[in-house]
Amino acid sequence: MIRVGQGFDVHQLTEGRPCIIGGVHIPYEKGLLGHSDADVLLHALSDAILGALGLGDIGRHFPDTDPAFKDADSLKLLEEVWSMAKEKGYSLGNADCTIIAQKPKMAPYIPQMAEIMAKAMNAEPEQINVKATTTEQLGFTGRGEGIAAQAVVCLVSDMLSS
Ligand SMILES: Nc1ccn([C@@H]2O[C@H](COP(=O)(O)O)[C@@H](O)[C@H]2O)c(=O)n1
Ligand SMILES: C[C@@]1(CO)OP(=O)(O)OP(=O)(O)OC[C@H]1O
Repeated sequence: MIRVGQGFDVHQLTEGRPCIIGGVHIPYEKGLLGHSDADVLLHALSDAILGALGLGDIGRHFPDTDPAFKDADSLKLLEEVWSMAKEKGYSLGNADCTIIAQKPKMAPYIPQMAEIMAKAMNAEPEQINVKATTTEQLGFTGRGEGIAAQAVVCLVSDMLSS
């Protein structure tokens, strides 16, 4: 069986926080605000996987009212989400993601993001496509108030691929 899922997330940009996107620490004057490390891309990807599995969203599994997830490493959350996919007998077909940010420039960090995300999902970097776009200075992303990310995943049942 093949299952698809999509995820979308937004976090506010603020001073005094690290800018961690796709598991990569990006040097920038501002960072993303959240209960966890606010890795907007890994949250969108985790939500896409949970969507494909019919298991809700990350807020349901890792509530932002739970101190256990304060400043949580979103890569660990992705690994935990991925263990749910493995448990249900799925492998990654492919993932396609878009980061929506006026700044900082993402392009130099995208290959490293794909490597990190692939490792967390027992996949190859070639199975993961990460794109970035500005919104031409329009809206909250264009004004640099926040960063959004979208992800689509295709999960393939191990029974189908073997
Ligand atoms: N934060 C961003 C936004 C965009 N890019 C790259 O720049 C290219 C042009 O973006 P447009 O919004 O003008 O389409 C695009 O191809 C992205 O790869 C980026 O690196 N970081
Ligand atoms: C990741 C979690 C962890 O508590 O908190 P936040 O960093 O606030 O991020 P969000 O995208 O709002 O998802 C909810 C939570 O699962």
